[in-house]
Order: sequence, then structure tokens, then C-alpha cells
Amino acid sequence: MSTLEVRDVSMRFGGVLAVDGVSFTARSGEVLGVMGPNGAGKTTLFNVISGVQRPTSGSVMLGEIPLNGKPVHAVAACGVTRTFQTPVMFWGLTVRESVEVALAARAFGGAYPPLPARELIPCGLGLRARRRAEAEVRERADAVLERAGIGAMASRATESLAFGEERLLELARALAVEPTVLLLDEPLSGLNPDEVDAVIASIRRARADGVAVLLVEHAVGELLAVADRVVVLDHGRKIAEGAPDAVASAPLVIDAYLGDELEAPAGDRGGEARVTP
Ligand SMILES: Nc1ncnc2c1ncn2[C@@H]1O[C@H](COP(=O)(O)OP(=O)(O)OP(=O)(O)O)[C@@H](O)[C@H]1O
Repeated sequence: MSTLEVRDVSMRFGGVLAVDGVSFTARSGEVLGVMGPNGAGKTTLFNVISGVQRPTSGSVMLGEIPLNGKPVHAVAACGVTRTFQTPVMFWGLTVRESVEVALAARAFGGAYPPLPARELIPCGLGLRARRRAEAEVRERADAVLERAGIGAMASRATESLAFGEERLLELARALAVEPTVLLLDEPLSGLNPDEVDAVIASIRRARADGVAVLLVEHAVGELLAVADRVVVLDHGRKIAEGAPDAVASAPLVIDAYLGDELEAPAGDRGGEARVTP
């Protein structure tokens, strides 16, 4: 169980300082909400954490392991997985095969473009061991799909999925590898109420399993209801951090992002927000 620590990270694109000296930690078994208006730097921050982009300065640590400077696949191998604003699908595979690929890639090493699991299992294993490995991967994939509530989709081609179904599959695939850190970029956008419930249930299960979940989401009510703590970005800077209720009622956050449209989140989620001027 490791803590993800973002230390004074900045990311500059030419004249745009997309992320400006941001620091925070995300602990094992907590959901950290990351909020902020369009262009605040949320996705860029995820890109830096997941190794898609190298920060201009600052560092990202997973426990004692520095993540910045590592390529995407090496960050993933450290247990950091993510989903994207637009779900990334493995075309040409079924739903089950998509999860099998993730499982086999973790066990035997991946390939890009993704290959069916049987092609990732080493040839040198021998026929019986290969068959056993294939059966195990398949069994695990079915268990993952059941757990995510999409077992009925297992045999469908990824090309046949509706947008919300793609989101559910992408999340199931990310969870299949039992990540330490899960980065979710707007996982609720475009979903119907049942799909929202399924994603929230998966997030809660991941937290109970000890995953550090970072959640970027514009559905503020849902974010505040599921997050244990919230970080707010604006123009690349962290402007607040704290318990959901406290952050949601901080004047700086209301001015920058929430306006007066926010409904109070359910339950007792009070506490102090540290506002960073
Ligand atoms: N590759 C890039 N090159 C140049 N500018 C970029 C690049 N990526 C992001 N930016 C800029 O950095 C800023 C932060 O963008 P980012 O996508 O991280 O914001 P965001 O908070 O995720 O926004 P949204 O909620 O709309 O997804 C924006 O001004 C954006 O235009």
C-alpha cells in the first residue's frame, strides 16, 4: 500500500502554464476528488502522473519510487492505471478479450497495438501450461466483468458498445490489474443513471480494496458525495484542499468554479478546507 505524492509539479506548454506548482498526496484507500473549471490543468496533471507527459519541474512519488521520468508502461507496471475522457477501446476484440489482454499483459508483458491474450502467453510454456494459463486468464476476466456488473456484455464486440458501455469496460479493464493508484478522468460523463451507479459502486469497491483513487469529475454532486478529500485547481494552481463540504463552501472555490449552483452534498462530510491564496 503506497501513497502517491505529487510534489510541486509544474507543466508548461510554450506560454501556457497548465500546472503551476501543485502538491498533494493521495493515500491508499481514499478517493481524492480533483475539481476545477475547464482548462484548470486536471487532465495535464493526470498525464504527468501517468507518464504521458514529463513535468517541466517537480516530482511524482509512489511511496519511495519516483514516477516522473518513467515512460507510461513503466508507470503502469508500478500499479498506476487510468481511464480517459474519451474511453480507449481495443478494437477487434470482444469485451472479455479486452480484459484478458490487460490481465495477460500484466502477467506476461504487453504489446502495442494490444494482442489477444493467447498471443501474449509465452510460446515456451508448453501446451498444457499454455492452456492452463489461457483458462486462468479467461476465468479471471469473467470474474472482473461480473464484479463490474457487465458480465452480460462479455461476448460482445467492442465496436458494438454504446458510449456508456465503453466507459464501464474501460473501468473494468483498469481495475482488472488490481492497481495501486487509479486515475479516473470524468468517468461519469455521458452515462445514464444506472451506469453512474455502477461506476460509483466500482469506485467504492476499489477504495475498500485499498486503491488510491483520483477522480476528476464535473458532476460536482457525485464527486463531493464519493470523495474523501478534494483538491481544487484553477488556472493550473491548487486553490483549495480539504473535506468535500468545507471545500464546496470555500468562497474562493465558489468564485472560481462552483458559482451558487451547488447543492449541499449528502451526509456529514464537514471539516476544514485549506485555502491556498
Ligand atoms: N499539449 C498541449 N499543448 C498546449 N497546451 C496544452 C496542452 N495540453 C493542455 N494544454 C493547455 O493547458 C491548460 C490545461 O488543460 P487541461 O486539459 O489539463 O485542463 P482540464 O482541467 O483537464 O480541462 P477540462 O475540464 O476541459 O478537461 C489549457 O489551457 C490547455 O489548453
